[in-house]
Amino acid sequence: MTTEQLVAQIHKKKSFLCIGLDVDLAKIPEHLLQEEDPIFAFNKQIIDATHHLCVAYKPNTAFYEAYGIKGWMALEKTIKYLNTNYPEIFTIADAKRGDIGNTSTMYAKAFFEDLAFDSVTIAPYMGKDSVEPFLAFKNKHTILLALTSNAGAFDYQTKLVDGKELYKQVLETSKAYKGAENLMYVVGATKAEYLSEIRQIIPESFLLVPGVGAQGGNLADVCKFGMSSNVGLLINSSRGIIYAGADLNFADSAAEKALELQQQMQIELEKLS
Ligand SMILES: O=c1ccn([C@@H]2O[C@H](COP(=O)(O)O)[C@@H](O)[C@H]2O)c(=O)[nH]1
Repeated sequence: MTTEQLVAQIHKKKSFLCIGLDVDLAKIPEHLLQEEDPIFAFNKQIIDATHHLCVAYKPNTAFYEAYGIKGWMALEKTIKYLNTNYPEIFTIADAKRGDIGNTSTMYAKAFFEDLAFDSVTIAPYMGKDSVEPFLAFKNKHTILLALTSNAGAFDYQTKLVDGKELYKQVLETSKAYKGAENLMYVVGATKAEYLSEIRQIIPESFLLVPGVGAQGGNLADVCKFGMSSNVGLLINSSRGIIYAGADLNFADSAAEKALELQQQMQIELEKLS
């Protein structure tokens, strides 16, 4: 999917919501455990109930890898279900990969070709030659970790390197990578006060913003400081939506939570026009 198509979907649905599909078998409704593939059964119902309220889904691969081959098969079924039934949805594999060049190419093939995700999250730590193999894929997006939502972000990301915070170095140097037009960045909702300065470095790039909901980030603050002229935001909520209810009506409860966020987003989008 191109960035223009993503922006068009945002305006059509009046939403820049990304729903995180972080499936934990200990948290899903008990009746689903009788299904042949409980993870996929859960995802399918969540997706069917919420797809009109969001523009993206983000399975975090850890939640699938944790269940071995069955988990990976559930991930494959989930992405196939999305691509077949809701091709207008932007898909994110939250896998946080990145390695030496030939290995990065294999990761890119796995997520962009085999699984056919639109994007994948990448750790920038190994530098240019670990990121550019992902950028070589046409109309696929590489989402670099810049300033993450967790407390440990302050261990390295805000430390000065050559007189500048490391996360700013990541933003500035990556802008010059080959294929940088398909770069997006992760910035945590819990770091909203950094967004004005981030926007000075990357005024129009899309930001994937996790940390609203369970981690306490505030949607209004993220929009105030992080929205660009083309919206430039995908705000993620995982647990806050998918575990809103634990009974037979869990998908309706998820849709109610998603609607609350979508309605706030609609108000923010109206301010832009
Ligand atoms: O800085 C980051 C990068 C990634 N994440 C991931 O996003 C979701 C957040 O889930 P919630 O349940 O809405 O808190 C999860 O998959 C994280 O691994 C992040 O939180 N922060």
